[in-house]
Amino acid sequence: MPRNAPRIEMPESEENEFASFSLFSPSRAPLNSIPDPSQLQKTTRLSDFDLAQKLELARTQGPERRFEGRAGAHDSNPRIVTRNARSRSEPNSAQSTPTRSGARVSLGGGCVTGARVAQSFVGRGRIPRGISMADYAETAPHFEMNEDHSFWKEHNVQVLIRMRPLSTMERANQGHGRCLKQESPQTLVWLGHPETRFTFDHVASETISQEKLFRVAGLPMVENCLSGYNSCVFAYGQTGSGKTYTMMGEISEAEGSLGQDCGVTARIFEYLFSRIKMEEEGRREEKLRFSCKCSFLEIYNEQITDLLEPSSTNLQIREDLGKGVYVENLVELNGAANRKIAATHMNSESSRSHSVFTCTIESIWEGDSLTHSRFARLNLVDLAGSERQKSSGAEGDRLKEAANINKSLSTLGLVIMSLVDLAHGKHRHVPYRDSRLTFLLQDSLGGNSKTMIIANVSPSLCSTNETLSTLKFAQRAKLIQNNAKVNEDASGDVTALQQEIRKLKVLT
Ligand SMILES: Nc1ncnc2c1ncn2[C@@H]1O[C@H](COP(=O)(O)OP(=O)(O)OP(=O)(O)O)[C@@H](O)[C@H]1O
Repeated sequence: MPRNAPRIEMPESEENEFASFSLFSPSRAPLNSIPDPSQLQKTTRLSDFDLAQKLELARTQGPERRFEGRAGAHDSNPRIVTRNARSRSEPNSAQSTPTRSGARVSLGGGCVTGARVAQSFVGRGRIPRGISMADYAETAPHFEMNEDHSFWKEHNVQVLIRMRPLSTMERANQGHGRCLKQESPQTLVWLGHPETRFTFDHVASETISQEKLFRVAGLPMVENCLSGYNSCVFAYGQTGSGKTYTMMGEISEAEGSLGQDCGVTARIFEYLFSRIKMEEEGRREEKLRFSCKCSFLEIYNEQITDLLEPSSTNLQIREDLGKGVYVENLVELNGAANRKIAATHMNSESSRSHSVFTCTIESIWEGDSLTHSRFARLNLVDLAGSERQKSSGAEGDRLKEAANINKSLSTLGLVIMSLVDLAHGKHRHVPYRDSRLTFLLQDSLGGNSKTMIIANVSPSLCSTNETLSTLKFAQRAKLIQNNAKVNEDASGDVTALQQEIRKLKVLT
C-alpha cells in the first residue's frame, strides 16, 4: 500500500475449505463432458464506455508474429504472419535455451515435424504416459467468463488461467491433440499421467476475446486504482504461451475503436481515461483533478533499461520516504504517451526479460475546507518465460541470464508464499531485494494491494510439462485468495525454491 494512500478497511476473508496443498485429483474426467461448441457466444463491444481519450497507438507496430484471426473466432483458421526474418528458436521447447540474439520462441513451429512428433516426444520423455493424441481431438469448447467485480472485496489476489489456441503449425504437426481440456468456466483437466483436474475461479478458454479478458481481469484493476489501491497484473507462463499477446497484443485502432487483438494494457488505459473524465465531470464542485504518469522498463539480467529511452540502461532502484521505491532517472510521461510505449515494446526481449509498465494515478480534490489527495500505482508486468532456464552447458552470459530469470521467478514464488503466510498472521522473510523485479514491486505486493495473476498456458503437446508447472504455480497463488492453510507441502516447496536459488548462486 502506498504510504500516503487512504486506509480502507477490508473485510476479513472467509476461511475456505480448500485446506490442502495437494494438487492432484486423480479422477478421470469423462470425455463426453465436453460441451457443445455451439454454446459459443458472441463477444461484446466496448460500446458502453464513454471514451474520453483515445490512445495514440502505433498502427504500424504489431507483434512480429501473430495469428490472423482473433481469439474469439475459434473456428477461423489462424495463420502466423512473420514480419521480419529474425531467426527464432523452436516453440515451447525446453530443449533449447533461447539466446538473446533475436531468438524469441515462435509459437508457430511445432517442436518437431509430422509423423516424428510422438516418437520424438517419447524419446525425450516429454509426453507423459497417458496422453493420447486422439484423446482430445475436438475443437476446443468455449466457455463464457463471469464479470464479477465484487471479488476484490474479499480477496486481494486473483488468479486467472488463460489457454491459448493451438497454432496452425501445431495442428499440422500434432493434429488437434492437446495436453489440456477445459470442462467448465472453472475447471481444466491436464491430460498427463495421472490426469489432473484443476479448479480456478476463472479459466479463459482459448476462444475468449481480448475484450472479454480485459473486462474480467483488467477493468477491476482500474477501479481498484481509482479507489487508491496499488495494483499489479502479472502475465505468467512459459515462452510462447501468450503473455505478450495478453498484455500487449496487437496494438491497433480503427474507426475510433481499439483493434480486436489489442491486449489488456491499451484497454486499461482507454478505460482509465474514460473513467477519469467521468469522475472529473461528476465531481466538478470538489475541483477533482487527476494526473497520470507512465513509465515502461525492462529487467534483463537484473539490469533495468528504460524502454522509453533505451539508451538509458543499468538504472538503479532507490527508496525514498516520500516516493517509496522508485527507479532513478526513469522517464515518466504524462497521460497516454502510448505511441512511444507501444513502439518501444517491440524492442524488448520479452521471452527472457520482464517488462513492467507502470502508471501512477494521483488525484486531488477539495472538501470540508481541506485539500484531499489519493495516490495509487498500477503495474502491468509481462514476465520472462517461466520454463526452467537451462544452466547446464550454458556459459558466460547465457548462464547468467538463465540464473537471473530463475531467481526472479523463484523470488516471485516466495513473495506469493509469504502472502499466504500473511493471511494467517505469520511473517515470512521475503528476499525482495534478491530480485530487482520484486524489489521494484514490493509496494504493490501484499498489504491491501490487489494482484491479478494471469497464468497463460499452452494446450500444445510440446508444452505438456511446462503447462503443468504453470498450473501448479497458479494453484499455489490461489491458496492466497482462498486464505488456505499452508501445509507441509507448501513449505517444502518454498524450501526447494530456496535451494534452487542457492544452487544458481553457486553456479554464477
Ligand atoms: N489467445 C491467443 N489468441 C490468438 N493468438 C495468440 C493467443 N495467445 C498467443 N497468441 C499468439 O501466439 C504467439 C506467442 O504468443 P506470445 O508472444 O504472446 O507469447 P509469450 O508468452 O509472450 O512468449 P515469450 O515469453 O517468448 O515472450 C504470438 O504469435 C501470439 O500472437
